[in-house]
Amino acid sequence: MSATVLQRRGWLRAMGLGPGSVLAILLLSLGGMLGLFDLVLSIAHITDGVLESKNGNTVLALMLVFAMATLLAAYYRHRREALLQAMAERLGLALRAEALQAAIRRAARRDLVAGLDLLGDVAAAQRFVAGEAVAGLLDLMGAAAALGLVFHLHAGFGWILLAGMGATALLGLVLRRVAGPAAATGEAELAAAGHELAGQLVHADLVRGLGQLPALLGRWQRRHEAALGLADMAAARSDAIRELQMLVAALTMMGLTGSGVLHVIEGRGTIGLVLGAVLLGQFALRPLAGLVQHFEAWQAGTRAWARLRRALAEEAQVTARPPLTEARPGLVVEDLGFHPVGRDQPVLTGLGLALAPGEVLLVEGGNGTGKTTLLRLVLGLVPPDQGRVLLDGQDTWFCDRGTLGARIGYLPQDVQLLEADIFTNIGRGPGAPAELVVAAARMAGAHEMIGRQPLGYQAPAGTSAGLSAGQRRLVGLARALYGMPRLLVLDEPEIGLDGAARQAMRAAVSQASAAGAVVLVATHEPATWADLAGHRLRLEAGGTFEWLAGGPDESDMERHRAAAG
Ligand SMILES: Nc1ncnc2c1ncn2[C@@H]1O[C@H](COP(=O)(O)OP(=O)(O)OP(=O)(O)O)[C@@H](O)[C@H]1O
Repeated sequence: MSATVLQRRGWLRAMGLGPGSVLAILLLSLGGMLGLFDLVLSIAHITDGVLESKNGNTVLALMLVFAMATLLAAYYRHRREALLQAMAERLGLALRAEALQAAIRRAARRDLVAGLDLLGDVAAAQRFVAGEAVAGLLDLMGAAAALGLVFHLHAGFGWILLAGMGATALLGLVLRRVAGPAAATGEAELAAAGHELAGQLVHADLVRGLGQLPALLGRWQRRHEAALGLADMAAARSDAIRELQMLVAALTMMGLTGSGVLHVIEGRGTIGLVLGAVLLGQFALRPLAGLVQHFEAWQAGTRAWARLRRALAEEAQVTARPPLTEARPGLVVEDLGFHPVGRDQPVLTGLGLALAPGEVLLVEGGNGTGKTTLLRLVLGLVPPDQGRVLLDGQDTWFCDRGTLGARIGYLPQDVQLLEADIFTNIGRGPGAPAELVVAAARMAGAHEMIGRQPLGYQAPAGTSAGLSAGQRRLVGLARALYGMPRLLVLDEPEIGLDGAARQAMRAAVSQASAAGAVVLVATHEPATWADLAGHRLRLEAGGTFEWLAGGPDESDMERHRAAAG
């Protein structure tokens, strides 16, 4: 298992925090407050002196100094916030690449929402680090120091303040209990409803063409309102507790002032002492009160952080395994099984096969019998529940995608082209050698069609581009053939192609096979491909299958098992 960036570097290092920066943040947090405390104590002493000397100028000077000290404290806070902001940005940089990888994996496992949530969680973790919640937590150090000073001034004041702080902390815990779960569910539901609505953009033609927008909006509104109901309930509870917290703060201040006045009347203390205790009391209560006030940010941040850590740790378990040198070359599928959660029947059970380089397998079967699922298992896009798939000895699930991806050609049933030009799509990214791109396009029978585009290879190919469905398929085939893959997987490739394009596709398959690629074709039209295929597998509902031609040579599979272990 390879460690996540958080495990490798630790979360402090991931935020670019060395001992020096931690110290700087602590000092900036403490520095601002301790400076103020010192001044508060001086004010207390001087006030008593002024009351005796009755010198108004001293009071004015004091107020001026206090204002300056407050400004200085604000400057410290500003510096600290800038530091926290920089940390948040570094954290985002460190996590984004891993989170994106994990999100893509999840989306490939048909869990698009979890993938989107993961990216949202990176942003939420960043907001959390840079926001009020972490700053409030840091200020708690200052609060403890202020409480200590109040105890130092007078133990009675200290106990009153401690009671106020304790009650505030207790309210925080109650808030977590009564509002936390509803807020969490509301937040998740709001996000899911938003994702659902945003997801419909992909189906713009359908939504507009069939006039489905009102129905979609209605459905979204119902989900959204239900989620808002939960969020409102949590907010109402939070508001009530916040009111209580403000009452506790007022009572604490009243307690300090009242008992202070009594002390003064009884001659056991001075006005300066009371002033000092009340000012320090306010400093001590503020951070705890802030944690209650910013409870939602605190909760959302910790939840996002926990989800992110869990997801990245889960993804870190999918690490590249070294290829088995003893395994036979080509494609080996061992005892493959897939049973999605929540379904009565498996999609596939106990499939074994071995295809040498150059061999072609046709995968047949009715709708929903698992053809696409088998291809996606072979490609390592979904983890098998049982068994494994080896391409030239490399496990296709536990692999380095960068390396394996370059050896694979895949034309999905629903052709997906990136929002880029044709050249970039075929070359699988910018900067591909032009001769390889053109060779792939020629092999796919797409070169002339591309030449007829106004911008040729530079013509845009994404969803918003003007390519027809068949033209998109040809570009997709050229991308699959780019770099002459070791494994070529075509999912119902003939759909929407005219006679000439089908001929070109057949020729491409036989050329790839002659060059040593293992080829898998899922099809509803076996007659188109049968003469090219040495093996024909028919999938049945419920995970069973039948070999119509070829199939695994049992003694061969046995030899492979013995060698590969
Ligand atoms: N991750 C998954 N979770 C739940 N169900 C899944 C998952 N992957 C596949 N299935 C189910 O497996 C079944 C087989 O789907 P698949 O797309 O493989 O069929 P197919 O043979 O390619 O169908 P068609 O010929 O219509 O394209 C479907 O009912 C699908 O819902």
